[in-house]
Amino acid sequence: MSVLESIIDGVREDLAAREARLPFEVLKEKAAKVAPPRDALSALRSTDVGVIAEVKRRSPSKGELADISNPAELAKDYEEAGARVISVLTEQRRFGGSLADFDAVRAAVDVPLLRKDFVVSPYQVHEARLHGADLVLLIVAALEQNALVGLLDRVESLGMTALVEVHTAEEADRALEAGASVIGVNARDLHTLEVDREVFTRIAPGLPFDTVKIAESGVRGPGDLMAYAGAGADAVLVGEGLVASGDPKAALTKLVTAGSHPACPRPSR
Ligand SMILES: O=P(O)(O)OC[C@@H](O)[C@@H](O)c1c[nH]c2ccccc12
Repeated sequence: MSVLESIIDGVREDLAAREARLPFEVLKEKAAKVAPPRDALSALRSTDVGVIAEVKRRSPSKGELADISNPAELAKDYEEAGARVISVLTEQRRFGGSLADFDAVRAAVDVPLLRKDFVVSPYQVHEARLHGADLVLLIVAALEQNALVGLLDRVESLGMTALVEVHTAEEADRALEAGASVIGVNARDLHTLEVDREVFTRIAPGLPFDTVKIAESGVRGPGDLMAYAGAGADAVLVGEGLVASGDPKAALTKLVTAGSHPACPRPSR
């Protein structure tokens, strides 16, 4: 079994437990009463190269990344440093995340929030909305095509934005066919967990010019952001490079400054 498959097994088990506590129909009704989502698409389509800053406690490849005692404080630092979007991991078993982390961040900041999880069921989409999410991650490698299409439509029908994650040109084709307007190219292979920044450089030029392109993983500093920008990134998604830096606010400020510097290549559209 691949890492991805075993993560999803755990996600399905945890999901079944939540569904037993709060039935889908009740969840849907509650989620419909939440304040409408923020316009994440416009936030991502800026002329500067933006940063999606992630609240990430641990990872399957590196183990513990940072002791985040107060995710709300971290998120406030991210917001003040100019994060375009904040991503919050809610997967518990491998990433140490939770919906409680998500709630704490939601209460603390006003920027659009991405629910970062392994979404395999409509339940998780409405659940994201109930907790105030504006974007939901959908991982192509984790989904059959019809499931991808169904989940993407559901995310959009609730007014949220889907960040559709790919790792190969074939997956990018599937994402486009499903109707994705925001595509994240993950430099980390979710089967082997290896990082190869060239993956973005290979795939991004093949995407339509009006697709919002996000480079995910492996950003350690401004140099990596500039390289991704040169290959056509609208934004970069950064976890470890911030949380494990010792000073996430300063690390993010450096990235945001680089992304708005006149010398930084801009996406053309
Ligand atoms: O910590 P990094 O290398 O900056 O990576 C962040 C982000 O790309 C990574 O957390 C990620 C990308 N896709 C995912 C899917 C599930 C869990 C995590 C991820």
